[in-house]
Amino acid sequence: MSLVYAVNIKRREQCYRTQQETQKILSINHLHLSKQFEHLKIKLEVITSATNNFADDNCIGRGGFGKVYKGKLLHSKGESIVALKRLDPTFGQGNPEFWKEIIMLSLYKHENIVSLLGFCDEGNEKILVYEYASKRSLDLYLNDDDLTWIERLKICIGAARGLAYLHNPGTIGYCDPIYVETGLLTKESDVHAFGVVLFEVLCGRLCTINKKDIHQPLTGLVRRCYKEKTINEIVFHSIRDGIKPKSLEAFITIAYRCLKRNLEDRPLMTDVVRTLESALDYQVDQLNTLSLKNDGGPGLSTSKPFEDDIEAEVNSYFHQMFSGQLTVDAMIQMLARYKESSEKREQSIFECVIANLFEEHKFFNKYPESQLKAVADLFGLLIKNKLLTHLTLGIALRSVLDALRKPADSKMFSFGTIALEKFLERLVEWPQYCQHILKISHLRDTRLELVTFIEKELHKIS
Ligand SMILES: Nc1ncnc2c1ncn2[C@@H]1O[C@H](COP(=O)(O)OP(=O)(O)OP(=O)(O)O)[C@@H](O)[C@H]1O
Repeated sequence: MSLVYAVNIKRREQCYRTQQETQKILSINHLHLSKQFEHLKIKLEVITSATNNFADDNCIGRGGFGKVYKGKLLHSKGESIVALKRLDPTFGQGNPEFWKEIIMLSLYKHENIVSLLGFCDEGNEKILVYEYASKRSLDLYLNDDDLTWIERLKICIGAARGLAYLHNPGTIGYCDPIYVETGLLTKESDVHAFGVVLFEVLCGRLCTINKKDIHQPLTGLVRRCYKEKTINEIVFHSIRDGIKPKSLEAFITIAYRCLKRNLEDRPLMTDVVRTLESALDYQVDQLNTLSLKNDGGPGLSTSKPFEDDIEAEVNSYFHQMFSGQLTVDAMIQMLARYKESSEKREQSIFECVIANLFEEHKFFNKYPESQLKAVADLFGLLIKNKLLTHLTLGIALRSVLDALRKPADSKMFSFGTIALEKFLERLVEWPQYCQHILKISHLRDTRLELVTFIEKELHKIS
């Protein structure tokens, strides 16, 4: 359901261009574009037959382009159910928007953006053919009592990722100066529109009002409540009590920044994605977050691609640590400095070390003993020194637990015990986690002192 939204919010605010600008784009690009996207063309007769000549029964919605129909037809990728948007010139969105949609969606594909399967440009008809999003549009679910806060956050994250993707390779990659000049691709207005969507999701209602509607327009209401610190009162009733305060705070802060009147004050979509991910992270218990990830959930991956020089520097630190030139303690001190550094490069090095460590985790059982000890110490000390937070902490704790569950004579068990010894003093912070550890019978059999220590610590807080 986020798919339809992710794409459509782009258009909502783009009513500011002048007639002149539109004409300029049209005259220069039309023929050229038509040839370039020849392979996506679908004949009008195919479309009229699929929609039973645009029968009302097949109409599934209406938006800024005009009516949307459902139908089954053969396109470049085979036969499937599709959504067809029939451009209605009287609606205001014309040729440039039509071509922009074709250009953007055929060049840039992303799992959170609905795919364009083809188009028709014959006579007076302009029709866009999309994959059919079986869950339709997010607005249908806004005031659904069953849509939980976590589900809402995941939808927002998916849509934000799609939009962030379009903002990065999309506009830079194609970079038609005419589009950029005329403001047809304005990232900041997308961000504003996305902020509105975020508040719609939070408040369980659309931003707009119609004559019958008793609501005030959402943005005005949000601004007032934000200033008066009463946003809680407009949060949708079914989710209000379940949202953890930090999750709500992260969500509102970023959503409100999207609505800033000053364009420069609005965040980049990549910041929006990151903050929404932390909002989810605050909401979900860390170990649960992990199991979602393992279940092929929403892809809460912590690893990001890093520049080659960052990777090279990080590799050299690992190399030095494994060869003994750099002690694990020195590595930890350096990482603690880098984590808090105001320099972006140093922060990236910190993130890259953590990402590499997690990626390497599956190969630890192949490591020679001395290297395995070094990474186990590093793991344990990262946890002890609070250098991992939220999701990464959850992943590290889970890795240690999984390792402890391996047979007592295995390399991974030894990795688990070495790491655990390093952060024993923090264990009481996670009583549930302790219970999982205490259930490992071979740990009791082989390392009774660790088990006794944990039991005593738990006893103190009970
Ligand atoms: N790919 C699709 N799959 C399923 N339903 C769709 C699809 N695209 C659109 N729809 C349905 O048609 C409706 C209208 O969609 P459309 O994208 O034209 O406009 P919108 O999202 O309401 O806003 P706007 O065009 O003004 O940005 C949607 O609300 C949705 O219910």
